[in-house]
Amino acid sequence: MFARAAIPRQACFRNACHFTKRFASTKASSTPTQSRRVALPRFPQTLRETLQEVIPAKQEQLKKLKTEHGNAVVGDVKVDNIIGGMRGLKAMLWDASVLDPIEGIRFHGLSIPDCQKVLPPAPGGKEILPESMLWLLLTGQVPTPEQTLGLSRELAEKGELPKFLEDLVDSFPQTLHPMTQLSMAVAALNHDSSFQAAYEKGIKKTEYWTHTLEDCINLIARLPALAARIYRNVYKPDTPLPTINKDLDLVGNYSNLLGYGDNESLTEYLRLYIALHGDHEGGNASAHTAHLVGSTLADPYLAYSAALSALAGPLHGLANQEVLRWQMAMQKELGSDVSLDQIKEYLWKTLKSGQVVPGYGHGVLRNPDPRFIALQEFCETRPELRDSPIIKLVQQTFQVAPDVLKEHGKTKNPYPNVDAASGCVLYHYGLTEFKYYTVIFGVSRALGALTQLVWARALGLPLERPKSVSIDVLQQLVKQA
Ligand SMILES: CC(=O)SCCNC(=O)CCNC(=O)[C@H](O)C(C)(C)COP(=O)(O)OP(=O)(O)OC[C@H]1O[C@@H](n2cnc3c(N)ncnc32)[C@H](O)[C@@H]1OP(=O)(O)O
Ligand SMILES: O=C([O-])CC(=O)C(=O)O
Repeated sequence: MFARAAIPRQACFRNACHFTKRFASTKASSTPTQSRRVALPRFPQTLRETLQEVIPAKQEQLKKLKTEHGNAVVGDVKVDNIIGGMRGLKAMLWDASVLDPIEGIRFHGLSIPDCQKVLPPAPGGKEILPESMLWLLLTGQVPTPEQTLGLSRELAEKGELPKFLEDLVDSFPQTLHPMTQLSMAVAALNHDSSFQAAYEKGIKKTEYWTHTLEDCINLIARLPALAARIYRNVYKPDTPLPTINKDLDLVGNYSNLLGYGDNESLTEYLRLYIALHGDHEGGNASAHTAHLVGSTLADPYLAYSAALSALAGPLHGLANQEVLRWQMAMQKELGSDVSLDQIKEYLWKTLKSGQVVPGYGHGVLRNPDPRFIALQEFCETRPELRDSPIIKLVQQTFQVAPDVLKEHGKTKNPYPNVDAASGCVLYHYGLTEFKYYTVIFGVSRALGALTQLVWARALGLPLERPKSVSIDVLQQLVKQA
């Protein structure tokens, strides 16, 4: 597959070089050691070589910040922050992405449209390859197509599941939610954790990140086979599962294992979906959970298993399943040809029954989620999606829901988040088992959450342990203030 070099990749390569140079020159000015290193670029550098090069500069930057400004005040804590789920509190370090309430997510400074321009797609494809997003998240640099290709191959080579895990997954009852299966199986993969084995032997702190990286790459590599096995067992028992094709990218293999390998549109959609859901700064529930659990030096498998449990909550990742369930119930009640007024009424009915409108609102965003916009734009590029009843319903809902939610007056953000759009394209292409949708999100979120684990170990970040207060203590603090 990768033998077919395509024109978009060459265009991308030019952009990639531009961005790599821009990033490299910024870093070159940080320390003399670093500038010596970037002056001698060796192409194609591997992911590990690139990380070895960028980590010392970041370590130095953080050390300097702590030494020179450790006592600087960058915000204050209100009673509302403590009671209100720490919303708005700047309280954790996360380098790979930053979320602006209006503009949305930026990955190492690159917006979604920037990423769509510069991150290498699959040969012959247009959408961002999750491997190139992973490279950007981990290193802060845009990979060349050759580097992306190398990473794809490494992931494919490491993609098969150990036999004990296949047996474990095959023993789960079909009725067990796919997310529970995923979380349990990911935890069990720590059987082969390089970090855990090395820690037991007794390694230096400076060596933590390399073993963590090995576990993270192995886990990301195995997620497609694991997630596809869960799908097969729950929805298509007795269907044979193909083996990993070493010439395919991560999502090419995932799509193939799911049984959709011949659907290029769905495969491209999955590439975009998985690249875009990869990271959403550090405070979201799944990423934060991985960070918290990882800060105990639990290995990446345990940390990510915990993150998946957080993702499985309906206010977080499970919302993409809930959106589909809610839109299908609307379609069942109102029929497929509905008016905007009918949708408004249905929205009010949902709100009056005390339920949330799934796919709307956000803990940080105060504008339509740019990931939602990017997925909508994907739909506009495919004629078959323009006429899809379920996609039309999502778009019609977007036309009226913000005003209804504004009038309802509770949510701080009446606009759609990514979950409002993500499931309907899967549904259109025949992947209709919506209880499975959050598993796809789980394959994706590993990119960002595991990146952070590598960096937390490289930077020597400590055990996370915030101070809690009781209601009485909080009242005393208010009096003293
Ligand atoms: C990938 C992701 O995780 S994106 C988020 C996916 N989740 C969803 O789509 C579920 C629906 N949305 C929600 O429940 C919320 O908007 C959340 C959980 C995403 C954010 O929660 P918060 O930051 O607490 O939102 P906010 O401060 O606006 O909440 C204020 C009130 O509005 C309500 N509200 C928020 N969003 C909605 C909504 N979509 N429908 C109805 N009510 C809502 C809250 O429940 C809360 O009510 P309360 O005062 O009775 O407790
Ligand atoms: O940022 C959040 O809190 C939720 C979200 O959109 C994500 O994790 O992708």
